[in-house]
Amino acid sequence: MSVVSSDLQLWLEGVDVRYGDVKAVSGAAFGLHKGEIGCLLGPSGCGKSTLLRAIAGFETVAGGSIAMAGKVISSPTLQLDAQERNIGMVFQDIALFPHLTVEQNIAFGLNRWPTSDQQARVQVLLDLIGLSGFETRYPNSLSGGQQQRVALARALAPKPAVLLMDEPFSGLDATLKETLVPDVRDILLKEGITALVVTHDQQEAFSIADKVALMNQGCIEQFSTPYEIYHKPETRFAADFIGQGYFIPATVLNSRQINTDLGVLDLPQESGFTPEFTVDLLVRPDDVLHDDDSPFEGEITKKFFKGTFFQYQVALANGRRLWCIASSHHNHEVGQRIGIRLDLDHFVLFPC
Ligand SMILES: Nc1ncnc2c1ncn2[C@@H]1O[C@H](COP(=O)(O)OP(=O)(O)OP(=O)(O)O)[C@@H](O)[C@H]1O
Repeated sequence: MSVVSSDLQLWLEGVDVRYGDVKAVSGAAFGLHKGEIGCLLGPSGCGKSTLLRAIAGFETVAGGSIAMAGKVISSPTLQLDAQERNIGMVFQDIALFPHLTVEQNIAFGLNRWPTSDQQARVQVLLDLIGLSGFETRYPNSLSGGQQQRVALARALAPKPAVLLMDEPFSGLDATLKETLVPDVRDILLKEGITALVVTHDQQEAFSIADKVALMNQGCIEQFSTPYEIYHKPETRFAADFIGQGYFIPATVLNSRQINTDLGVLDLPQESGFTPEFTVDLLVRPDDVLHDDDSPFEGEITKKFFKGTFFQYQVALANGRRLWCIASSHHNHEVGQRIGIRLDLDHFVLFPC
């Protein structure tokens, strides 16, 4: 088995995966340290599941390599069997064994362990997933969230080196997801396992992952922390896909100032663009605030009540429409004019 010099638990370098003539993944490269949780995020068909399946050993790679703990497990000339990769998997469709109890399900992969060790491991995991006392229950007597916790415990039981999770929350309702996703993150951190989760839901990605690999048409557009991917998107796709971002045109006045429909903005650092250059400024709804004292006004064209805040669509005099956030106390009607201002911490500019 070839060895690579890397202290990363999971390492991908230039990975290509093809289905015949279809290039499903092109040049994927990123790494996860031991205990880090990564996420493959992107729109439908961008290649997330294909890449996960290649790491699991269910697809061969046409180029590049995948390594675990410094050893290559996939390359065009080497394909370690899926069973020999020491990888655990959790799938969307849970797939617990219906005729086995909770403890038998969790112990399923431990048949080579001494019985006392199996029992001890099952107890540790039941405790970890908050289901102590459920040992003899059968899957059909558990809620969806409890079943997914048992599936997670079953995958963690043999202490795999890497855990792969393919859309593990997509079958669950929104309320359950809100509590289960952070719980699963806690469980993974307590186990200290390196994990890679596939999702198309950015809130889920941000809640569970230390690092996000944002995919588009088979390529990784950006690999960074959720904070960086949100505030410092490196490509237009990343800016657009994450956080309901949109662009407004701006003119560069000098190295530290730009002019927009909502006034002149001071940049915290030099933009790198020359004066009079036209750029696109990334704006998200929470960057545009309702402010009665602002000299800039717009007419409300759409209104959504979100509980703790309103999201308004506001049309400026020149016809441009912006999304704006206002406190839930500021209840205005469609057609009304309100003051708005830009409140940006991070300035993301792309050349037009
Ligand atoms: N078995 C296959 N044979 C041929 N093409 C495939 C096969 N599986 C996937 N593809 C194609 O490869 C590309 C990537 O598919 P993949 O399922 O990896 O995307 P995904 O990001 O996981 O999508 P989704 O979020 O919808 O599951 C798509 O264009 C898809 O049509």
